[in-house]
Amino acid sequence: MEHTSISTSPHQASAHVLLLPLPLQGHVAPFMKLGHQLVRHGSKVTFLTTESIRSQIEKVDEEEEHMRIISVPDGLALEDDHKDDNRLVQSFLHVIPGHLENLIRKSNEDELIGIGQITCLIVDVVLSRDPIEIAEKMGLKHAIFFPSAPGVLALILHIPKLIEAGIIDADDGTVEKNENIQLSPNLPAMDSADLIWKRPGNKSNFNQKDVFQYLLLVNQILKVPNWVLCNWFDELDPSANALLPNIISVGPLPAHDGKSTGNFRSGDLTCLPWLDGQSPGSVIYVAFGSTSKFSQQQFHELAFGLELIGKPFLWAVRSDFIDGISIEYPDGFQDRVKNLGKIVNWAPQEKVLAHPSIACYMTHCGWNSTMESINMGIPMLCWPYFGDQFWNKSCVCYGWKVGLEINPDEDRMVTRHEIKRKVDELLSDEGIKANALKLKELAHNNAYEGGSSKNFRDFVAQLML
Ligand SMILES: O=c1ccn([C@@H]2O[C@H](COP(=O)(O)OP(=O)(O)O[C@H]3O[C@H](CO)[C@@H](O)[C@H](O)[C@H]3O)[C@@H](O)[C@H]2O)c(=O)[nH]1
Repeated sequence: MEHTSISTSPHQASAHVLLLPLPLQGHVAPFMKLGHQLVRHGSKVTFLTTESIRSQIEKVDEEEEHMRIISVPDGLALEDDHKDDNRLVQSFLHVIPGHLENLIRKSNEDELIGIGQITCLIVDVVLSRDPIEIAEKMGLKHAIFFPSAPGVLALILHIPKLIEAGIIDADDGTVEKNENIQLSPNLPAMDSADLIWKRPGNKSNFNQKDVFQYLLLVNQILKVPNWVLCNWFDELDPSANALLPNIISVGPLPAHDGKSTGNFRSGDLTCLPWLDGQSPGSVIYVAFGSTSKFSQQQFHELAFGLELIGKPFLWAVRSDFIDGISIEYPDGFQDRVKNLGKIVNWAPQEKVLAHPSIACYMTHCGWNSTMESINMGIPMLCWPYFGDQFWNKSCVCYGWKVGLEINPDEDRMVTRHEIKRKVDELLSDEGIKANALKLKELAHNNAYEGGSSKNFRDFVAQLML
């Protein structure tokens, strides 16, 4: 679909939006898409992130005429581990209010040449408490952008009730009474084992209490009446608006000129000609986002599984994908699969999912990847790792019925035979394929003409008042 620029009427002053995402890949990328959409709708955008992320973001994000990226220190000392997401987020939460106030004041005083006065702040949910107070104090419009599914936000809002009902512990969210939580009549109940703070991921830097405490903070922030933008479209759950009255669905956020934006790594483009050489609907795409990690043993089992399936595969293997050690494939694996598979460090994912050779996507169910897959009509094999991914998996498999799940019980290894069985089952399920194509159509309608794109135009018009 062609991307046209949407002009504003000449008497409308353009809004200048400051975007402030959490300094993590799964947040920076959708905020960048939001930024490009705002520019297409006639706004100016300043994108605020850390110095280290700014240096990693692909050049494509700086080419936009009305978008500029500004960076501030993340607050960590040189000798600190900047890859420790937990410490990074804690530190950024601490330092960002000071930087933000300074930046808005300078933009008001026109000290930052060429930036011009900032008129609106759109901030990531988890960061939002202090920045929203600052925006209010300095007379800026403000909105929250939530880069996951609204059901997740509804659950967060529901936390006090769960504590009151004795279902979870108030300190770290440990489940005290096993009950399914039905937030929406249209989507599956949330299993208490899958509550988003319950599985911080094997050996990840996050722990359950930290995640739960962030979410409690988010809960307090969301009492502030506001616009809450979500990368989502209404047909995914028509009752989401009732769960969250101030939600505005603006998804799926389209890729900017078909390119992935806000990526910390460059996508390996050599996989595209390789995909061109494969038959339509034949390739299994395997990628687990930016944070999931496998044990060495599980990684080997997945490699054996792909070999056993015997179909072409494209596998994105980040250098930090295995817990604590460098990547080691099973003996002779790369040789044996050289005519079958292509392995890259980081795939140009949106281009890959849009390629006609892709048959299915083995995914961790990060929200961005889930929406990208829905947008391309690709059936998913869900292998969640932590947080919201378990809820996303339930929606994919049991709500929209566009995928199947691999259940990664933390104490159990998923075997090569199970992987093969699930992939075979997915590829032969015509119902799932048809559902995925229906959802794709709805997604495209929302992105380019229907509900979400109208919501976006209305939102931007309000920013310009
Ligand atoms: O080889 C790859 C792998 C990923 N991506 C992109 O990276 C992004 C990954 O985002 P997501 O699928 O959301 O996964 P995470 O990076 O793991 O995202 C974190 O943030 C998300 C948004 O809050 C949550 O839904 C996830 O659970 C959380 O892990 C997507 O845009 C992908 O297109 C690539 O371009 N190439």
